Amino acid sequence: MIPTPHINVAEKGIIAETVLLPGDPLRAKFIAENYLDNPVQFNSVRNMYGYTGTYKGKKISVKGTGMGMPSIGIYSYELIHFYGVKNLIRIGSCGSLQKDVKVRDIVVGMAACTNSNYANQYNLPGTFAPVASWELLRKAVDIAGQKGIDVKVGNILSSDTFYDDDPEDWKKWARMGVLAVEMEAAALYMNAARAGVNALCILTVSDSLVSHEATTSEERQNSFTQMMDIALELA
Ligand SMILES: O=P(O)(O)O[C@H]1O[C@H](CO)[C@@H](O)[C@H]1O
Ligand SMILES: O=c1cc[nH]c(=O)[nH]1
Repeated sequence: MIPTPHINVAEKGIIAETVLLPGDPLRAKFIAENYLDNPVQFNSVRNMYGYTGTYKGKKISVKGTGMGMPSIGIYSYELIHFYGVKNLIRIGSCGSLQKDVKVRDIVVGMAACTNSNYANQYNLPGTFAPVASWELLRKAVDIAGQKGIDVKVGNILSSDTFYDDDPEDWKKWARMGVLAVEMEAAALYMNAARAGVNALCILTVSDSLVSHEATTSEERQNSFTQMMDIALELA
């Protein structure tokens, strides 16, 4: 079934096997315009822009996913099952839950806790632990090391809520050593696990729930380039 309901591409090969997935479609546009050679826009359905180009000679795509697990669930499912995507690398923003994880630091999600019921669809006789692809994780950490970029690797939280009824709730996750909160990685990791493909989530800290420091929305859209430098090398 291509084109799919949410990606208007009629041929499989137009989308690369490795796709970078920012939540913000304008971050996808920024990456295509500033990093890719010969970028071609392949999707504009719902303004959830997608582009394919080359980076250092290797074919790579970048596509917005929107916010939240239902949204990345749809896009990652269609990319995997209809377009043959094998490596899905989320590049997002997150809120720090720890004092030593500072604004603009890079966090790599080794695993993703969640308060979502996304795993319910699998009818498992227990609780699933969504984890990153070891190969992508190892490669990303190696690339960061070669580039002299410090990354914090650990557990993250994928939350269904940005505005929590109890504004102190995050402290319970912080007590369990969770580094940062975002809203998509757990669903991405589950879709990838179910399909036997690779996923990784690389984040830049946009704000701190601990110190209340925050970046601007413009900075979230157009900067955070170290995270992009690492992700692009994964193609
Ligand atoms: O910057 P992105 O990738 O959208 O990620 C984070 O930002 C959004 C909330 O502002 C959520 O999607 C969250 O996961
Ligand atoms: O989901 C998110 C993303 C950035 N900052 C947060 O506090 N939460």
